[in-house]
Amino acid sequence: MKAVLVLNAGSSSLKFALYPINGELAAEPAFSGQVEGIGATPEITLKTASGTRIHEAVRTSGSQGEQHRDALNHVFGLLTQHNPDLEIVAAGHRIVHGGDHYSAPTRLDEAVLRTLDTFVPLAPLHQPHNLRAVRAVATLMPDVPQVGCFDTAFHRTQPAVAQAFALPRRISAEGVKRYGFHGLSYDYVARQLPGIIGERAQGAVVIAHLGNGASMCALRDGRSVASTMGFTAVEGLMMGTRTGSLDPGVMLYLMEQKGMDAKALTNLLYKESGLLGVSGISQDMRTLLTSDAPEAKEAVDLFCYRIARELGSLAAAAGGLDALVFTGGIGEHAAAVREKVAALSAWLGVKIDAIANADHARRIDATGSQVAVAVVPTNEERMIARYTVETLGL
Ligand SMILES: Nc1ncnc2c1ncn2[C@@H]1O[C@H](COP(=O)(O)OP(=O)(O)O)[C@@H](O)[C@H]1O
Ligand SMILES: CC(=O)OP(=O)(O)O
Ligand SMILES: [Mg+2]
Repeated sequence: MKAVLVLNAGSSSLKFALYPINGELAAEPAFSGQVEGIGATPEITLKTASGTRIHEAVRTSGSQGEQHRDALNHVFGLLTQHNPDLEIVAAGHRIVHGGDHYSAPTRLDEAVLRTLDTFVPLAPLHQPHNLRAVRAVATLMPDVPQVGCFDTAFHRTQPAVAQAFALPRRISAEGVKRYGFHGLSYDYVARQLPGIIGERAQGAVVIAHLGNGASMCALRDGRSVASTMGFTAVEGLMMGTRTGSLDPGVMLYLMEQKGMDAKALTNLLYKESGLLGVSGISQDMRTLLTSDAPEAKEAVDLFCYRIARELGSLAAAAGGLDALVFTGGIGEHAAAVREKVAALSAWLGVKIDAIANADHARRIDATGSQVAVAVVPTNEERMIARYTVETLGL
């Protein structure tokens, strides 16, 4: 089987897929799966061409980085074990940060990788794992061409005002600006929308990508006009372990009064905060939604409140609100989160249907809702496969 290999390393997950290519790219992968729970107890779920589902633990321990590396090796083992006639013709990767350099999918070589290495401090939970996967493929299959697909690229259509920080020009000129992330997900979901909400897809749309990392994007005519994430993937919404937007004065206070250095602050902002920090229980939304602890409820309430606050801001950027769309692990599966966000957004004309919401239906707006509300499962892997084929002219 000739196939395009897709690797998508998220902060808590490693998703992978083999898309057969025989003249044209298959619509569905022949083999796919994901390692979830990286940073805690990683488990792999995979689906083979015959439809068999396999679920097993990934043997690993140690830091998030070590767990990502073990997860990748485990995936490589399974690829060959389950696909004896496999011929990988190209590999496509999600690369979280493309900085000012890359605004479109790009063929990867050592020079490009060295530039991408410089963005590691801007995406410490992602970039190292993304680049490790590229180098692992280069070592294992040196002749296979590789393409990087950037989370930041989709947002390059934003007006300058949406990308600007109120910083002195000399700092902005160095590329310190708002980039936005989860672009592959927004790209995929935006392409599905006309089939789900019709003409409204061209209007003022806000997509909420709620996973372990979470952000929202305002679109007009299917293109990004604003997003909650900025220079790094820590701005904006509260996330699994990330703070989201924080008064910068808090950081000055922690440095000056508590003696915290950059490393300690990085840990605090990226790994110890968010749902995990506020609940003191877990970063996993499933665990929090089934917990009776008041701290779990407080964490979920804050998560939803922040989404509703940002929705107001993004509606301002988009010039209205014709549609609200939920995606990502939480957006697709947590009906309780969608319900709370909708209740807080009633003033914008958002009204959802309780039964459709509980069923995770594609359309969940109630009759009479001024805003179309949709649940669209994202598929970053499909987007990566497509971009890889287009970039290489396969
Ligand atoms: N059935 C579910 N109900 C509630 N939350 C869920 C469900 N399934 C997954 N999630 C949540 O989705 C999040 C992971 O989302 P995902 O988009 O896969 O993560 P990543 O950002 O690592 O790609 C976790 O918080 C997980 O608890
Ligand atoms: C950019 C980002 O936060 O990605 P993820 O949701 O996969 O962690
Ligand atoms: Mg993700």
